[in-house]
Amino acid sequence: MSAIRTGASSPAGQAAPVDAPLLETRGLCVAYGKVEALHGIDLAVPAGTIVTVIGPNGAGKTTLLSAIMGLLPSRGEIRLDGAAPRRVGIEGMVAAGLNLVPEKRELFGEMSVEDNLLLGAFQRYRTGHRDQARSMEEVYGLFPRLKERRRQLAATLSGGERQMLALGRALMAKPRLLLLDEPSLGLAPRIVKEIFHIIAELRRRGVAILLVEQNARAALQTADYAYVLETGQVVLAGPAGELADDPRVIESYLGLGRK
Ligand SMILES: Nc1ncnc2c1ncn2[C@@H]1O[C@H](COP(=O)(O)OP(=O)(O)OP(=O)(O)O)[C@@H](O)[C@H]1O
Repeated sequence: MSAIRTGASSPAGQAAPVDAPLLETRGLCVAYGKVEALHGIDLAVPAGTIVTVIGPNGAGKTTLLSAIMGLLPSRGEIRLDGAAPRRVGIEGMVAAGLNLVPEKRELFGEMSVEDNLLLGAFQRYRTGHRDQARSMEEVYGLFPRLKERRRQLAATLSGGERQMLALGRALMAKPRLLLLDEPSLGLAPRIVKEIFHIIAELRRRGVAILLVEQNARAALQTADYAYVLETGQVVLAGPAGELADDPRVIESYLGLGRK
């Protein structure tokens, strides 16, 4: 049995296992009306790692992220640092250090790049707080292109710039865990490479990432651990490198000529 420490960093202030992952789901189920979309998902994201969930359209990937973020009702357990979250719902999850970058980016098109970024920080800092300015400089350091376009309206950005802004906005809240829903969707290969480079850099800076992707190749190359989700169930899980060599994954998600 693993050792127990008194959980100073446990959200509920309860004792938590020393090696408890940052995020864990146990038997997570989500239904839309009478139709169940997720059937008992067990998943873990250790601190500072990239975990990816790959799978076909309609497998339940977006549903999984929404349920973890408290945007959808669910059954089963969601644990943070080995304990139940102190507060439920989206505010509780943001307060605990989780942040979601949704597939549709959901920017405020009529607002500038900089104002979109400031909105990302408002739950964390008072307006004008010096750490807010520091966060902004960090985001601009990661995305110099956003700095060049700080006064441009978000609606006029290219697809890649919009994704960078969505990521930057989430980073303004200084998350411990970022939930990314299809960050490469609709982007040119060069921009996809750039986005995955940033994702790896965020891990280097200590941010854990739960990455939902249809670009299985890039996701498995970048992640530490991977889950394959099909029709609401985990059908395969393992270190990302091992899954990339699994014949079932190659056949269904990577195709021929992988190397
Ligand atoms: N609001 C909703 N109402 C009813 N059913 C829904 C709703 N949202 C999703 N579903 C259904 O739940 C299942 C999982 O959908 P989800 O969007 O989570 O899959 P996904 O893996 O993210 O797919 P994609 O890769 O196409 O985005 C699908 O059968 C979908 O039709």
